[in-house]
Amino acid sequence: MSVTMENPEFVRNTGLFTASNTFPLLLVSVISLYYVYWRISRRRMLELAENLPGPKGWPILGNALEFTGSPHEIFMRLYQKVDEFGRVIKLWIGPRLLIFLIDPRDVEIVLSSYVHIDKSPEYRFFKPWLGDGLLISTGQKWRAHRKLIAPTFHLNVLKSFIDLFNKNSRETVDKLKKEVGKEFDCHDYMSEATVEILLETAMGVSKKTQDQSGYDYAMAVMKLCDILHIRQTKIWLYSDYIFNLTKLSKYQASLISVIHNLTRKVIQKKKAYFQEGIRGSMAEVPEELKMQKFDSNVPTKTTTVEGTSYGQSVGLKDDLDVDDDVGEKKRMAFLDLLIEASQNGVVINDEEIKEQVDTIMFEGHDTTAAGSSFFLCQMAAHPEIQERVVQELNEIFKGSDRPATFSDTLEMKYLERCLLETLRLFPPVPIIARQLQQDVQLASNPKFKLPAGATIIVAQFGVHRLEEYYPEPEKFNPDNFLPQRAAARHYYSFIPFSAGPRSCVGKFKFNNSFYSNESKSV
Ligand code: HEM
Repeated sequence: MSVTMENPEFVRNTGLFTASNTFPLLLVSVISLYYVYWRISRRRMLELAENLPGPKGWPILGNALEFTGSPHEIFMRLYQKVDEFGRVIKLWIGPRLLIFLIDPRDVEIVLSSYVHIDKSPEYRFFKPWLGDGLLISTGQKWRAHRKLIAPTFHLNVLKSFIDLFNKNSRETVDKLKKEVGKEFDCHDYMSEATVEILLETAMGVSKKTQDQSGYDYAMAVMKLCDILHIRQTKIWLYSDYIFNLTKLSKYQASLISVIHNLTRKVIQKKKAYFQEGIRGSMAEVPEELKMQKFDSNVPTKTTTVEGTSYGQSVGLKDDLDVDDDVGEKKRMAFLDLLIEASQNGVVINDEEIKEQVDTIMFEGHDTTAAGSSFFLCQMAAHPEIQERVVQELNEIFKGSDRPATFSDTLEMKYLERCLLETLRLFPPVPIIARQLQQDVQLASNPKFKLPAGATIIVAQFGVHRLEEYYPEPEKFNPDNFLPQRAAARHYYSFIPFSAGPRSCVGKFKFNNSFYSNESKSV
């Protein structure tokens, strides 16, 4: 008998094509074919990516192994790549191309654009929680809702909340008194305070009428964010199918239920007030804390304040959808406006209100809680700077225990510089991601073009540590925000709130010039 493949006897006896070994062969062929197809269809992306610096990857896996360990380990490992590869770094996670940018000139091209406003696919993990809220939505829906919501965070609206800011701050200080002399986690207190302030201001309901504490809500958000970070960094959990088989998925569902429970009740309550014809916040402020008693000359129009460092560094690139001439108009608070807008059902419906309430409750408290906690830690770590802050406050209040007025805040110039320096060193949102729809030529190097389809990661954490903008970048130095220094810097070298059309709607606002240069609207 001849030993050939044509001989069926041989094939049967050797078992060459049994079901068990046909499958791997087929699988290898399918993967190879897919790989060839993928390379051809992505030829342009691969060619452009080839020119970009970055660590060498493995076949198929790319640099996926860089994404092992805890989110913190991954973050620091990636950040260290800047020393090796510079300010543009590419990484492949399997077929996905990630490009990290930290040069303000390159960052400006991406963030100031009206084209590159789509979030990266990882933001979809937020969907079960935030739906299609402002943070993740895109296209016409994002534009319409952004236009509706951005003015509800105008400075004139925020000024109307000053009594509530005072009341909640005092309550927080009272709670902190029991920790005097002890070691404790200030983030727990800041989270509770920021949730409660949002409830009483933007949402317009009294925290006392909630059957769930701000603390429970904030803790559920914190744990949920941990799960989302795990998903973002473990590529095998990208698939909903696999994720839904894990225990994390059930835990996520229980946390979302706690979170949605609060937001659903907030909306119910606010709608009930609305039907009774009641507008504005229902939170009560004790008589002795009402600001009008102390500040009869409350400016209704924002004024440019000399020495307010961030205000001095304004640029032309932002757009908070605020027209100059609406500065004097009566503006409505967030949830009041949304419910009113939903009455005609054109711009926003009930489901969309819920998504936006979830989004603002999250974006508004998590970032400010992190920012104020980092600030307190910096004050503890730098007692001499803390002393100067206290001295400035003493000069303003002259020993009085009266509540702070809006005008007072304009005098807190050193404190403001400390806050900005905290946001530089510890940006509460350390990276933001966009999905490119078109190729982008970078400004920092004419040889570098970013291909459409890539995920761009703007790493504020790295941008804020560039030595040419911040000498001794690791040092906490509030003088980095002296007006003349801030004005001389590239606008995109300080972007804790992102920048451009998709920047934060709740961003730091102190003076009118901050808006006045913003010309475009979405
Ligand atoms: C220290 C405080 C804050 C920081 C550092 C911060 C930072 C940011 C950043 C970096 C983004 C862009 C995210 C991205 O592109 O993925 C963003 C977006 C956003 N922030 Fe903030 N934020 C802060 C406070 C707030 C507050 C107080 C609110 C509302 C009450 C708010 C509401 C939003 C919303 C709705 C978006 C999405 C905007 C859009 O996509 O159109 N943020 N924030």
